[in-house]
Amino acid sequence: MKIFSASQLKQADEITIKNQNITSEELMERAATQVFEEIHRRLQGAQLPVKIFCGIGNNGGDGLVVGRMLLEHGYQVKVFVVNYSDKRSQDFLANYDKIKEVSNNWPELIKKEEDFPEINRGDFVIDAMFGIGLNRPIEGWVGKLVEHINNSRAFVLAIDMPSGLFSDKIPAKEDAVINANFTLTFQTPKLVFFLPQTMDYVGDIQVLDIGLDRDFLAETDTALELTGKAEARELYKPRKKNSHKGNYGHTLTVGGSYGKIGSILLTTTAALRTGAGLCTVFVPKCGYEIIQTGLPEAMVITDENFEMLTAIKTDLDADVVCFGMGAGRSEETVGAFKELLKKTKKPMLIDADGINILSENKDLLQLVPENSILTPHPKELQRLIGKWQDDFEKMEMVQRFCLEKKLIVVLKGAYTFIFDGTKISINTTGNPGMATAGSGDVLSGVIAAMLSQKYKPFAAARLGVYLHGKAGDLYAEENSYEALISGDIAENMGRAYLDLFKEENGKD
Ligand SMILES: NC(=O)C1=CN([C@@H]2O[C@H](COP(=O)(O)OP(=O)(O)OC[C@H]3O[C@@H](n4cnc5c(N)ncnc54)[C@H](OP(=O)(O)O)[C@@H]3O)[C@@H](O)[C@H]2O)[C@@H](O)CC1
Ligand SMILES: [K+]
Repeated sequence: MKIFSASQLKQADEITIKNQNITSEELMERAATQVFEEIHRRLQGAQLPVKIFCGIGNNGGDGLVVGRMLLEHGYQVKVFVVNYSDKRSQDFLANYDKIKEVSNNWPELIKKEEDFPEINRGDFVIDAMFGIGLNRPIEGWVGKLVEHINNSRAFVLAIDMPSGLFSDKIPAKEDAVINANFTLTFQTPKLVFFLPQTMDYVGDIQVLDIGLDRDFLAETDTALELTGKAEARELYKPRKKNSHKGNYGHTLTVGGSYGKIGSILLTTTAALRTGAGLCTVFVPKCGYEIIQTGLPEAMVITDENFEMLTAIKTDLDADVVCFGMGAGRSEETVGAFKELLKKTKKPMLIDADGINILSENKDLLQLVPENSILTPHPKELQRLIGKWQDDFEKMEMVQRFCLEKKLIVVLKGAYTFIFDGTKISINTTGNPGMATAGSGDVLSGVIAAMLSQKYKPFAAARLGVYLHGKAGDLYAEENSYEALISGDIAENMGRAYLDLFKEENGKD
């Protein structure tokens, strides 16, 4: 799913009105009807106090339409107009008149702190103060109202965006922002829903398709894209009946050190579970028996050294080399990595200590083959590219790094972001249970196996990250977040693949 910017959405809005020959008021009615239907489906007529806070622009207009519909359906609703400006939008005004026609329960105006209503914990609050039109921080008594709503601990549903959240920048620490439990957003999720600094404001997200112009949406390019099931399915390449293990490539995983052989065992297990045709593991001598016993499906070559990597000697022409997991950063290992980089021409997968070695020896970056994939977590990324002010600057810095070095970066997090210098793909699967030792090692194996099966690097990263998260989700659904260990992610790769072709309602 593409992620459009606020200005692209405004453009889509105008083109839709023109091409579908409707008024903007009709589009608002259509959008807000969907919000109403979703609320009605969830509340099922429940008689809890609903308090709607409407701004004076089109987000407020949406709130008025929802309020009118809830009133018509017998809900216990109170609508408030948060009168932060005199510049009421036309569609707000039209709907202000309409709501007065359906009930004597007219909206109440809030103009100052004294006008704030009481909000109780059991209330259902709808936030329709600001949407994508917010262009400066919320100030004064309106900011206090946001605090008042947040402090009430009532359930808060935000229309389009939680008020106070910008679509293109991070609010300052002191800025007032609604803490929503649930956000019903129009047509496309907004980028800030996925950034570490802002994701906690939005709660659960649901995207409502409000029927904006199909051609415009299809033809308009966005740098940002969400990878969900539909996209993952599209990326997936089915296997031919007439194939052999050579078709799925030979993966060479290189890593491990004394006490850290488990990490490379996890990586290689994951690579085989993801479909790598053949796997060879290169480890220090201490890893030989561990790998041979733990993973009989893999072949093992050892370093001359017992404890660490010192020279990666193999004449194997692997389809993909995956380096880093548990390797350590000893001088000898840095030297061994440098030689490995020199002789590797195909895109590699570099993780963990591989990334740390690159951060400490930046001159090695020029030896990394084009289109290689680096999979840092935020701290590793910072060591590699330097500090950033906020998530927007971070994204720019990563894109610049990817362009300059011709690399792909998989930035691991609650939402994993994949950068290739021009595009950014945001992954939708995964869960807090995956914040556990070794889940990054498993991811490396999964992505390496995708490369080995001849997926193009950006697609390999996208599909690999998606399936890795999905495997974790499927396991956690039955066993809890807490009990999940990274080996479970590898074990569940099969279910993640099968799930690609399951419909949401359980039918195939
Ligand atoms: N495109 C779509 O897909 C559809 C969009 N729809 C809906 O429209 C919403 C966008 O509506 P919108 O453009 O009227 O802006 P909105 O967020 O209501 O703000 C209102 C005005 O407030 C002002 N203002 C800004 N910051 C301020 C501040 N801190 N303190 C005080 N004032 C401030 C600023 O005006 P300014 O004062 O800058 O002139 C701004 O214009 C969108 O989120 C969705 O809900 C649907 O109905 C149909 C399909
Ligand atoms: K809102």
